[in-house]
Amino acid sequence: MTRLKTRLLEKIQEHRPRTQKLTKEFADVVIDQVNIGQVIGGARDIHALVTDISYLDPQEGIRFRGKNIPETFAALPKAAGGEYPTVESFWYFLLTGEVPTQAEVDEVLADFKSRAKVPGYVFDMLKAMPKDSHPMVMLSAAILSMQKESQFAAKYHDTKKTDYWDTMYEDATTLVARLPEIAAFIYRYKYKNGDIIAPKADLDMGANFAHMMGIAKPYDDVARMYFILHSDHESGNVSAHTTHLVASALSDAYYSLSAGINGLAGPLHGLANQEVLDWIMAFQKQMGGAEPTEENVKKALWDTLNSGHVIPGYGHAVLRKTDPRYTAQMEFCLKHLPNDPLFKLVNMIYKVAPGVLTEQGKTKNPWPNVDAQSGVIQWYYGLKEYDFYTVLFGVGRALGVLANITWDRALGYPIERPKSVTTAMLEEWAAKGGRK
Ligand SMILES: CC(=O)SCCNC(=O)CCNC(=O)[C@H](O)C(C)(C)COP(=O)(O)OP(=O)(O)OC[C@H]1O[C@@H](n2cnc3c(N)ncnc32)[C@H](O)[C@@H]1OP(=O)(O)O
Ligand SMILES: O=C([O-])CC(=O)C(=O)O
Repeated sequence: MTRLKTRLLEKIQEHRPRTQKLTKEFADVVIDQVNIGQVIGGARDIHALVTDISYLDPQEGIRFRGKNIPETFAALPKAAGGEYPTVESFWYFLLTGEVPTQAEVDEVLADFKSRAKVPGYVFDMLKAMPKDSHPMVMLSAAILSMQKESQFAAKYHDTKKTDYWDTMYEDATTLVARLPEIAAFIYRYKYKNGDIIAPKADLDMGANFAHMMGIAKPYDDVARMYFILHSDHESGNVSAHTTHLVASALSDAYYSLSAGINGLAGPLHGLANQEVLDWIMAFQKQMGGAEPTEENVKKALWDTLNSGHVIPGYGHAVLRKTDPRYTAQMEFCLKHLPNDPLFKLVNMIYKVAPGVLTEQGKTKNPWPNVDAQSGVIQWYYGLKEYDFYTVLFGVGRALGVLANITWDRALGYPIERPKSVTTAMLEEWAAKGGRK
């Protein structure tokens, strides 16, 4: 057993009594109330899920295992010659809440290598798909196609409930180890005439991904930063919640992650980063070579709103300030590409859009989210096929949601099944001033 798995088991054993005490002794303690607006309005702000992997504060943004983004980047062991931590060290941290030593990271690296070989049938299946399939369809299908590899499913009938976490962990780790090669394959197959670059055994995940994408340094660090930033956003967002929900039926990690990836592919969620680039390209085309100014950006934003569409990359269901993931990427741009014209345009949008959205008065949060800034960096390093961007998000998001479903099984969370009501019931309770 690796040090990571040993520590994870110790952490699970330490944690279980806390959950058991809460459910046995305090199950009736009320922590929230639900109103009609929330029932119709997407369950917004109902405190109804539990996860210890990350927590999202509306003002401060995300904390992974109690650490904000700068603290996470500072605490974890860096890749050799890189500015950012390895994804392997972050995986250890997400699962255990502990900062690993370099020896522990090296062990995760070796473990990933031993699992990384993607079965040939995955590539055969991808090649059989129409080449103009969206890359998210390809990613989701590739994940689902490997379901027959699931240890969780194979051993389900012979496994005790308290041991479900073990095979879930095995499947989760195998998936994380394979996703970079699958993503890079989709990219090179679709956009680089099928000129596939084989993985290199001696590289960490970020460096190997950059290598397989065919993009030079510092794209290895960009990949590490990007995967870590996009990994987790507590468990109510669409991709995390979907993965958790599907896994709650004891569907394995392959079924669950594939489902979560399908949710990430929606334009109000992960696909917003593709939408941002789409918006910018349409804007530049409309400008016909003229310099962007605050005035013409403002007009284009109003045109978008007046046509009944959202401004992609702005607003959030929980956040009420600029997303710190936006800020982290902006700081990367200031250091590495301060004079890039696209970066300048995104900054100009940042100057103008919050005012426009505030004036329009609909959104509860006029500030940018992660998706407003992420495409700029990819574009700068030559990854201009922006319908691919959500695949990058998906590889990162897998880290968080797979760590979560491993812990879901460890803590024995039940099948999720909220109660629904009819509109007539809501009308009756509305007339009575509540459900008496
Ligand atoms: C990784 C991520 O998933 S981050 C989010 C990525 N998504 C985007 O960037 C897409 C643009 N943003 C949005 O559509 C929304 O802000 C969401 C989906 C992120 C959050 O939705 P909600 O929690 O419902 O936001 P909120 O409560 O502020 O919405 C109130 C109204 O403001 C509108 N609104 C919210 N954000 C925006 C925006 N960026 N542009 C225009 N209108 C907006 C909503 O559509 C809604 O309008 P309606 O009353 O006509 O239906
Ligand atoms: O938290 C959310 O609802 C959306 C989001 O930013 C994410 O999932 O990363």
